[in-house]
Amino acid sequence: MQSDILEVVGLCKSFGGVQALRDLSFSIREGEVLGLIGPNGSGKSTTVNLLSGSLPPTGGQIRLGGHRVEALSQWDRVAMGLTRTYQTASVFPEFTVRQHVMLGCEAHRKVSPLAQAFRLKRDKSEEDRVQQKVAQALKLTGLEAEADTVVGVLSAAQQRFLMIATALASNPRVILLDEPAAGMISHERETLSGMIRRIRDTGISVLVIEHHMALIMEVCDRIVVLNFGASIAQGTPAQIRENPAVIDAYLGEAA
Ligand SMILES: Nc1ncnc2c1ncn2[C@@H]1O[C@H](COP(=O)(O)OP(=O)(O)OP(=O)(O)O)[C@@H](O)[C@H]1O
Repeated sequence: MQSDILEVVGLCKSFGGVQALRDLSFSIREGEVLGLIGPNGSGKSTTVNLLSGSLPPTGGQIRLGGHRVEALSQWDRVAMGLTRTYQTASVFPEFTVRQHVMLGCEAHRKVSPLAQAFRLKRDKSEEDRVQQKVAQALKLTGLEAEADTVVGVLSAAQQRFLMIATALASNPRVILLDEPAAGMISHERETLSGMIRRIRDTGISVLVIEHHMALIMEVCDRIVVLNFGASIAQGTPAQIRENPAVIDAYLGEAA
């Protein structure tokens, strides 16, 4: 039985009078892909924003490897192994792919990313470690052949893969993917599915928010379903697909 790497306990978030999350609890096991699905406005992005430290919770706990992190900064969480990607690809277009991925290594070291991207003050063993990490991230995301390509000329899907590669270079134990398939066409989604499975197979846990149900059902080991900020079901894809409350709240419209 795998142990839990990330535990969410009684998480709450209010925006003024809007209760975006209500007493949400779930956990992610080591080396599993967990899907987070639900209708628009059900609280998926808010959950990722609270887990990553982009927003503070109103209440509840977030534990990474048994340590409470809900009061820590986003950078401290990255250094502890909790990283994320964003819904919109946000990249530095003038960097090469390799330089861009290196930024992720620096996020882990908590050193000025821009200074380190231009290779200031790295000793030989540190340089080797960075190159190894970058090579692994490029391999996992299928971007090896593009290592020396300028980011600005990549396709939209490749830029999304680059965000994943950059996040992987921070040496995560858990990676949060916020709508990674947005705007992708069929063969790009297939590439993404394979990538998510390869990441999982290295022992990294993956939380995926996604509206594309075929991708979620194919790639996830377990799924948490949100509705109005609360969990209405948790289980395997087969269990979720058959759950009447989920069909009623979401899958009826998404399928
Ligand atoms: N910064 C904010 N200020 C006020 N209300 C917010 C804010 N962010 C989210 N909300 C509200 O919180 C609720 C949950 O929103 P959230 O974006 O987390 O949902 P979601 O499931 O990610 O939706 P979508 O699938 O459309 O991205 C919604 O009612 C939303 O309007």
